[in-house]
Amino acid sequence: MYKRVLLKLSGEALAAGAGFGIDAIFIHKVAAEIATVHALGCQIGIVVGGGNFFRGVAQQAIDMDRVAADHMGMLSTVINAIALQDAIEKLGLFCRVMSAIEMHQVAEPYIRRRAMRHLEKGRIVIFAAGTGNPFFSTDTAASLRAMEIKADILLKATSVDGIYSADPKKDATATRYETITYNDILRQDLKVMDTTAVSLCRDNKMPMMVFSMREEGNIARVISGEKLGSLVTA
Ligand SMILES: Nc1ncnc2c1ncn2[C@@H]1O[C@H](COP(=O)(O)OP(=O)(O)OP(=O)(O)O)[C@@H](O)[C@H]1O
Ligand SMILES: O=c1ccn([C@@H]2O[C@H](COP(=O)(O)O)[C@@H](O)[C@H]2O)c(=O)[nH]1
Repeated sequence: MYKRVLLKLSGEALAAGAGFGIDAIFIHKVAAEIATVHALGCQIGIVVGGGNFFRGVAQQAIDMDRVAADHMGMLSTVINAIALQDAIEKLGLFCRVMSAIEMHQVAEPYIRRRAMRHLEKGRIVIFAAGTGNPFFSTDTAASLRAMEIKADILLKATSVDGIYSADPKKDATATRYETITYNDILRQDLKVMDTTAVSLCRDNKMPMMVFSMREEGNIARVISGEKLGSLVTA
């Protein structure tokens, strides 16, 4: 089993069947899976996306200034982080939200050394507000935080069950890779993750796994060391 992981949770997947917002039953299931592996001694940092509320590049932001839209996107990740913290704490675990955008009344500011201390003390840390900068994504934030906390692996839990030769939601003939290299993702321009996130992992030799969080038990399985979805290596 991994000793320390960075788990990237898809915001979009938190909406479950509803397509928007947070599915209350689903988020409690996710929290329970996290609690299961935490009980086995794994240190867990989480970056949560915001696609269930707002994305800077979404159609509804087409007439907006990109920076303003990205600020809205980052704030949407804070909503998800607070909801997840609440669900985790309901299970009796200690959990801290650290925000890359300062909002003292709501969350701690992100300070790397403090994050490390929380993890060492067995607290689950949720990194909110992405990188704090517009023009980035929460996948890039996940790559960055994975490196900063010296995670063993970056685990991307999303709405598809791995990396395909094309977007499986648009192309029924797409085939899934069990393993793939960073360079092949970049060369084939596969959109499962943005290029900044992929190249950051490649340049810093951070292994990455992409798997579906829609199937119950997958988060616990993957953190326990089971190989699901697609593994990305150098
Ligand atoms: N080659 C591909 N293989 C797998 N998925 C792909 C591929 N190309 C595009 N996708 C799409 O990538 C999406 C997953 O990444 P995306 O960044 O959009 O969402 P997320 O990170 O899971 O959600 P959020 O942004 O809400 O956190 C899936 O919805 C899938 O349809
Ligand atoms: O570092 C970051 C992270 C995110 N954003 C904005 O937030 C939304 C939601 O994040 P997803 O990764 O799409 O879930 C994103 O579309 C950006 O608009 C950001 O600006 N900087």
